[in-house]
Amino acid sequence: MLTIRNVAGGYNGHKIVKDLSFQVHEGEFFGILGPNGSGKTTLLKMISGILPLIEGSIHLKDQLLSTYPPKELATIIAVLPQLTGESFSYTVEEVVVLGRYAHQKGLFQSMSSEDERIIEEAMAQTGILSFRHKSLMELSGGEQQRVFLAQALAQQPKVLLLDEPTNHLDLTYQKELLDLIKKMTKQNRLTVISVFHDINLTALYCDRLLLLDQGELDRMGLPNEVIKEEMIQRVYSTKVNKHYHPSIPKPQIALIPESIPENALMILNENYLRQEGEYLVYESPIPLKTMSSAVINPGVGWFQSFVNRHVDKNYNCENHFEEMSQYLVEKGFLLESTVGMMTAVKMEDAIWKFVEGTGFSLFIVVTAGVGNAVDVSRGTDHSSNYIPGTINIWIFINGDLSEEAYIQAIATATEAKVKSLHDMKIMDPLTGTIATGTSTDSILIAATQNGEKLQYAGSIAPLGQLIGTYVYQCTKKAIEKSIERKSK
Ligand SMILES: Nc1ncnc2c1ncn2[C@@H]1O[C@H](COP(=O)(O)OP(=O)(O)OP(=O)(O)O)[C@@H](O)[C@H]1O
Repeated sequence: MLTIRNVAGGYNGHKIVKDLSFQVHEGEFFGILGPNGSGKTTLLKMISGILPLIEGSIHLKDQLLSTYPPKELATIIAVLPQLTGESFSYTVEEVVVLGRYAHQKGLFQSMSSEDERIIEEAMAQTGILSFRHKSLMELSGGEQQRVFLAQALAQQPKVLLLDEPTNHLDLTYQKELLDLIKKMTKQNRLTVISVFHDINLTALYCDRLLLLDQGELDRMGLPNEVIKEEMIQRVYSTKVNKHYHPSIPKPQIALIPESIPENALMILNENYLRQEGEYLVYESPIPLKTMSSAVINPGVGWFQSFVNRHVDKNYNCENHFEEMSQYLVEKGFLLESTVGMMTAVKMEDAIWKFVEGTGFSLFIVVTAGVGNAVDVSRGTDHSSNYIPGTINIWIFINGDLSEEAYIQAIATATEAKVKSLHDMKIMDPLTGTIATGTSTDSILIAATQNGEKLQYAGSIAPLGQLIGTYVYQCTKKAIEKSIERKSK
């Protein structure tokens, strides 16, 4: 649809944008990113034809952009400008009607019923029908933005140019506006080129991105190719983390505020562990980055309280999530910051151990009951009823774990647990074979994310070595204690 070749442009002969070449295809949502002053708006002005090129060429549908008569160009390209403070005394509807101007024909230009239908549709799509008779001045910034979008849509363009379209819009309208534009790229083959400041929104909606740095192309490609930690850090000179959106395969960027060290001398050890009747609680002075398979707050998050609660083996587990939530609230825990697990094991039989490595340390807590031990390779022989009576492993780490290390820590701890069951010849009562765990085991890795960077936690990495050795020992001791209690 658009071919930009070796263009340079700027003001008073001074080049702001330099030697840029790229193509934008029909129906594509193309995003332009870059720091303040990198030339994004200047580039957009060059594509819209407002700013003459100093060098290079822009072709729109195989024809040189500069050769289009202005009125014809206005039927093809619509521009949604960056919203400024200025508003005029037009009504909303009048502003939208202006969008049809380029399409009106003949000497006595007047609106056809088709024009009217298109205007109504544009106002309906942008949700502005209810204030069509209001003056633009009476509207909020977000409402004005939607009016200008309606004007651009009324133009029925083939190409829509947007300069920070979500400026002034609240979360709902950001999503609605971009959903609408995205739908139009898919259904109407509308080509959209948009300048963004919000890298995360750009990643969610754009098919391809161009990253500008000081007027030059730094990188162009799919969101995943452009939104890379090191690239964003270099171009924006700001420390960021890249992660993935929790429910769709798109990269996202998180800012890292300058950290003010808190509790730098704090060490996660047994000082923060206590037993309160039927539950064991670990209360960390700082939130810990946690990965767990707990009942309450499983998955990845930052939590401060960790509860392992004994329940009777006849506990009615049907609504265990709600029951456990209520239990924690009754005990005074804040659900938002608490991870909760259950077990039929008595808390008196918990085993814990603090161990130090070079530059890091860990505190392990294990409760283990093997009443419902299962040989994982014979899992299909078992019914899938939930029976409490589990091996719950907690590993608190004083260190800064990579994502890889979290997953490896889980694998290493699991291997250690399996090995302890194996060496103790714990049997799956149903199959008569050696068990590898119980049917409802849970695991938790929680780290301060301060101090030593711990990249790996596999069985022979320094962190993995300690996890392997001491989870094995703790699990064995915990099983012995629980068997001893049962035999009494
Ligand atoms: N009309 C103008 N006359 C002279 N210089 C200008 C003009 N408009 C912009 N510039 C300069 O061109 C450079 C790039 O500006 P531009 O608006 O294209 O950047 P941008 O990437 O869109 O920035 P922002 O993210 O702040 O909106 C800036 O240094 C700016 O001062």
